[in-house]
Amino acid sequence: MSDQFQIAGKAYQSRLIVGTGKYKDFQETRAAVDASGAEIITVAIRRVNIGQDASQPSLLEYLPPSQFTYLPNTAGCYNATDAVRTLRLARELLDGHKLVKLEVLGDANTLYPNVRETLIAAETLVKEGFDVMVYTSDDPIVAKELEDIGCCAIMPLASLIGSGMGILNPWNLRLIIESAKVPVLVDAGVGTASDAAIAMELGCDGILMNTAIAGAKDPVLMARAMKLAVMAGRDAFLAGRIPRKLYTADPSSPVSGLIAAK
Ligand SMILES: CC(=O)[C@@H](O)[C@H](O)COP(=O)(O)O
Repeated sequence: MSDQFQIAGKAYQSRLIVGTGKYKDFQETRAAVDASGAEIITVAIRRVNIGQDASQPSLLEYLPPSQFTYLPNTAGCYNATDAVRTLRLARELLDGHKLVKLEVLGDANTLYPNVRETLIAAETLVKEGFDVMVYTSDDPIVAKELEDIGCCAIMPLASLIGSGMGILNPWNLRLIIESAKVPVLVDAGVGTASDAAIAMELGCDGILMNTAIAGAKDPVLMARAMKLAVMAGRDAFLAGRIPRKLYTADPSSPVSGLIAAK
């Protein structure tokens, strides 16, 4: 059965996108990315060196763009102007690269998206030819507006960035998934593998995560767990779960034709 995951016209095997921040060093980043099976990696242009500082080691040496699809992101941007400027810089550093993750934050306390600024930035970036994957709230109306603007993927938070609180509002995610015609990925808040599986079982097309892997005691092992959870959740979604029942039992074996007890 073909079950293609496509972003901006390109097919990927892995539905897991991983961040590259919060690791001990670039070697650990590479090991975790390999264990996760991710093909798309996101990079905070304001925080991670991909050539902005020629005197420092660059992530590009450890995760070459020939092997991974880069997804430059605007972590640390609090308004549309900064976010657009940051992604234009990323495009220069990565030779005209178009696929980007837009995140415009509301405040440093919650890192919740500033939806008004996100919409403004998304409009500009789409007009400039970027393929925009957008971090947003789990508001289905805003998600639709971002899709109408032309974003190539909608990425609602599961819970606050870095909180590891898992999926707080599965019902809103369902509303977004049901109406979207572009891929929907949960971005932010995943804490452990079961969160990832639940998001995929809900029908998310993929997941973007960072902290749950990078902050685990053993990031490489957690990366593998996330890879398996995303695959298991996707299979369970496609397989179609049994309907939920009231709290009543249903024997697993046939009830007719029983051998009579003596
Ligand atoms: C790496 C990145 O883009 C984060 O801003 C993203 O939102 C992930 O959040 P978690 O760290 O909670 O997975």
